[in-house]
Amino acid sequence: MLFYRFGQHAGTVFTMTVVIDKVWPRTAGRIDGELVLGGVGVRALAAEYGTPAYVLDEEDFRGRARAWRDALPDGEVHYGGKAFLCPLIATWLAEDGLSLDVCTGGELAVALAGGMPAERITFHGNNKSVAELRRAVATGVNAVVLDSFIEIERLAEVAREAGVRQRVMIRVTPGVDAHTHEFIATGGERSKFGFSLGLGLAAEAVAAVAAEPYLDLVGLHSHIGSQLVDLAGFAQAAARMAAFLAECEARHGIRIPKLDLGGGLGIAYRAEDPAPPTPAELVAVLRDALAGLAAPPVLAVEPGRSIAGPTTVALYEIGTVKEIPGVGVYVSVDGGMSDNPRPAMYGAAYTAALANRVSDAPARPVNLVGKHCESGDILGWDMPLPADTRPGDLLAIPASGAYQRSMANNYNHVLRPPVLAVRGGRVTVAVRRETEDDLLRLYTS
Ligand SMILES: Cc1ncc(COP(=O)(O)O)c(C=O)c1O
Ligand SMILES: N[C@@H](CCCC[NH3+])C(=O)O
Repeated sequence: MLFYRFGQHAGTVFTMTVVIDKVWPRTAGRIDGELVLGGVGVRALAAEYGTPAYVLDEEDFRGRARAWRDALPDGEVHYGGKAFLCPLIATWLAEDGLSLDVCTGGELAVALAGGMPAERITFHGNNKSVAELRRAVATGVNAVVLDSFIEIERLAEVAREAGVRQRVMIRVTPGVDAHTHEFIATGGERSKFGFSLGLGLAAEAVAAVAAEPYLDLVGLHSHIGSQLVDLAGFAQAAARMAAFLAECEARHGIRIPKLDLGGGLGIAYRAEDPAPPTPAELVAVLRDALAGLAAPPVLAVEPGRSIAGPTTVALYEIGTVKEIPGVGVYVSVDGGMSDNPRPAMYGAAYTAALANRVSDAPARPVNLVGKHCESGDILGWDMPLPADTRPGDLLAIPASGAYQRSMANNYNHVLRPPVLAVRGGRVTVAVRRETEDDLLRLYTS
C-alpha cells in the first residue's frame, strides 16, 4: 500500500491510498476507505448505475493492450475478443493499433460496429456456419482460420461463389498438454480444435489448402490453452510449429509467411497467485523458438485474458449474511453464477474485498454465494471478509474482466450487468444493464 496526497475536491484536500496489489486495476485506490477506480468512487457508481456492475479501468486496459503491441512491434497482436468484447473495446483496439480475433458472426458484428477495420480481423471457430463464412468473405476479413477438412471444402466453395481468393490460416494442434484446467486446454491431440500435427493431419491440411485455387494460405496457427503462467508449454508449441513450418517449405515447397501462436497468458486472481510472465517475456520465448528458421515468419499472438482480465472489478451489493451454527457463514450478493460462472465451471478462485468502506473487524472465512436457485451458485468458498460485513455493503471482486461479462447468461431470468468504463473521473457506459423489457422482447414475435 502506498499513501499519497491525491488532490483537492470541492475545496477539501483528501488523501488517496493507492492499491498496488497486482490483482487490482492500475488506477485503483481508496479515499476515506471507499474504493475508487479511474477517479470514480464505487458508492457513486452503485447509486447511479446499480449493482451488480463491472467497472472497467480504461487506462489499464489500453495500457495492457499497448504493452503487448510494444512487445511485438514487427508482428501482429490480435486481441482475443472472446475474453470480453463490446464496440467501445473494438474502438480502443483500433485506435491503439491492435488487431482482433473473433470466433463467431456475433463477435464479428460487434467488432465492425466498434470500427475495427475488417482487414485487421481474423475469423476463428471449429464450426463456422456457411452464413458466417459468407459474411467473413464478403466483409473482407484478414484471414479465416481453417479448423477441419469439411471447412476447407466449404470455404473454398464460398470463396469461389464470391469470386474471391480468400486468405486463410490453418489451425494446428501441436500435441502440447498445457498446464491448466482441462476444459481450457486446447493444444493436445484429443482437442476438438484444429488439425493434429502428430497424426499428420496438419500436413494433409496444408496440401489440401494449397490445392484450392480460391484459398490463399498465409499462415499457420496454434493455441494451446488459456490461463497459462508457465512459459514451457509456449516454448514447446512454438518449437514444434517452427519445425513444421520448415518442413512445409523443405518437403513440399510451400512457404507460409505467418505464424500465429495464439493467446493463453494467465493472470493473478489472488494476491498469493504468482505474478504472471510479462508479454515481453513471453514474446522472447517465442522468438527464441523461431530463431533457427532460415526465413523467420511474421509472428502473431492473440492475448485475451492478459489484457482484459486485470482491468475490471465486479461490484456487488451484499443482501444477506446467514450464520449457520456449526456450519459456517453464507454471504449472498445480488449476482452470482449468471455473471461469473467460472468458479462453478473451473473451480476458479478469486479475491473479494469490501468496497464502500474498510473495516478493522477481524476477518473470518465466509462462503460468498449468488442469488440463483442452485447450491453450486458460488463465487468463493472460505473467502476472508471482515466479521462486521453486513447487508448494504458493496463488495468488489477484482480480475473480473475476462470470460465474465462475455460468459454471462440469464439463468433464472437474472438481468446481465452493465460494463462501466471509468477514466479520469468520468464514466462511459460500455454495455448498458439488461432490462426486463429486453427479456420480454424475446417472447414476442
Ligand atoms: C484461438 C484462440 N485465440 C486466443 C484466445 C485467447 O486466450 P486467452 O484469453 O487465454 O489469452 C483463445 C482462448 O483461449 C483462443 O481459443
Ligand atoms: N472461458 C475460459 C477460457 C476459454 C478460453 C477460450 N478459448 C475461462 O474462463 O477461463
